[in-house]
Amino acid sequence: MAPVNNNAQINNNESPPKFKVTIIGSGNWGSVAAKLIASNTIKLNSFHDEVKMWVFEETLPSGEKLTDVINRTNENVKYLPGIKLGSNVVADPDLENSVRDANMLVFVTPHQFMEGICKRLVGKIRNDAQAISLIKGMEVKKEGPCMISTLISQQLGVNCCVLMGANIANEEYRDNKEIAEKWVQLFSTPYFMVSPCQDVEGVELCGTLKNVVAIAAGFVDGLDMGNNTKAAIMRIGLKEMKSFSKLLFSSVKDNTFFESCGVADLITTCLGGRNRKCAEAFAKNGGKRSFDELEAEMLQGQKLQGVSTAKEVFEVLKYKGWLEMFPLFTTVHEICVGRLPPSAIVEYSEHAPKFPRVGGPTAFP
Ligand SMILES: NC(=O)c1ccc[n+]([C@@H]2O[C@H](COP(=O)([O-])OP(=O)(O)OC[C@H]3O[C@@H](n4cnc5c(N)ncnc54)[C@H](O)[C@@H]3O)[C@@H](O)[C@H]2O)c1
Ligand SMILES: O=P(O)(O)OC[C@H](O)CO
Repeated sequence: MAPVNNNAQINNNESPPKFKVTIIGSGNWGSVAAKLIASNTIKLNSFHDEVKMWVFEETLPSGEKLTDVINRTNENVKYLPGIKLGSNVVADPDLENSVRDANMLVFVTPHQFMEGICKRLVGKIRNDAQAISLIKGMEVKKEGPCMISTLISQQLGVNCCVLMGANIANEEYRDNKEIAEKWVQLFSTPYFMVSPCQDVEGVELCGTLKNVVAIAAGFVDGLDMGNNTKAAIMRIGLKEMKSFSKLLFSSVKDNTFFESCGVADLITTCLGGRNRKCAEAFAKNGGKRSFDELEAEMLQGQKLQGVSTAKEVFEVLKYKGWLEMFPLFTTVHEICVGRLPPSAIVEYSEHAPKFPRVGGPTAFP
C-alpha cells in the first residue's frame, strides 16, 4: 500500500468546483431533457443537484402561472403532463436570472425564438459557460444560412455542441473530447443512449431538414397514398437532406446520415411526429386550413418546426440557384404557402414541369 501523504489528503478534500446546469426552454422536449438531466445531476458528484429550467411564462386556464404550477407539482402540466420532472428541477420565468450561476447551458426552444433569446443573454452568462443545443432548425441571414449552434456560439461567445437523434437513441456531437464526456454524462440514462461524434454541421442539418421531409410524409398520409409512396418520399427526402448538407458544408460526412440523428430520426418523425400529424390534417383539408390554425388547434401551444424550416430552406435554394436540384424541399414549401395543392407532392411534373416525378430521375448527386 502506498504511504499516506497528509498534505495530499488535505488537498484532495478540497472538492473541485461543481457544474451547474440551466435548461433554456420548457416545452415537450425541454421538459424531457430536464427530467433526464435532473436524474443524473442528483447522482453525479461533479454536478450541483439543482437544475434550473427557464419557462416562457404563461397563464393557465386555471388562472395560475405555469412556473408556479411546475414548482408546486413538479410537473409541466401543459407540455409534459403526467410526468414528474424530479424535485431538483426549479422553474424560473426570468431568463437572465435562470442562467446567472450556470456553466452548462442546455438550449431547447423552438428555433424561431432563439435569435431574441440570444440577444437577451448577451453579457448575462458566466465566462466559463459551455452550451449545447437540442434545437432543430436554422436561421437564414443575408450572408447565408446560420445553424442555431452557430448563432449561440457567435452571439454569446461560447462553445456550443449539439445533441440530435431519434427520441430513444440520441447522439451528441462536438469536437472537444473532455467537454463531450461531460455532456454525455449529463444526458445518458439506461433508456437514453448518447454517444459523441464530430460532424456538428451534419448532425444539426439532419435534425433540421428531416422536419421538412416529415411535412411531405404527412401530406402523403393525408392523401391516403399508402406506404410505398411514403417510403419513396422519405427516400428522396433523405437524398435531398444529404445533398443540401454537403453542398452547404463539404465537411459533412455520409455516415452521419446512417446515425440516429439521420435515418432513424427521419423515420421516427415521418411516422409519429407533430410535423407529420399537422401536415396530414392540412392535406385532408385540401390546404384550406392554414398550418398556423392547425398548429394552434392540434398542438395546444407546442410548435411546428417543419413549415418555417421549409421556407428557410427555400430561401437558401432560391438565393443559391439550386431550386431545381431539390424538388421535394421546394414543393413542400410551395404547398405550405398555398401555391401548389397537397397532391403536388407526388405530381411535380404536372404542376411544375421542371421538377422530376417522385421515383423518377433526380437532378441531385
Ligand atoms: N418534442 C420532441 O419530441 C423533440 C425531440 C427532439 C428535438 N426537439 C426540438 O426541441 C426544440 C424545442 O421543442 P419542444 O418540443 O421542447 O417545444 P414545444 O413545441 O413542445 O413547446 C413550445 C415551447 O415554446 C415556448 N414559447 C412559446 N412562445 C415563445 C416565445 N415567444 N419565446 C420563447 N419561447 C416560447 C412555449 O412556452 C413552449 O415551451 C425544437 O427545436 C424541436 O425541434 C423536439
Ligand atoms: O414531433 P416533431 O415532428 O417536431 O419531431 C420531434 C423530434 O424532432 C423527433 O426526434
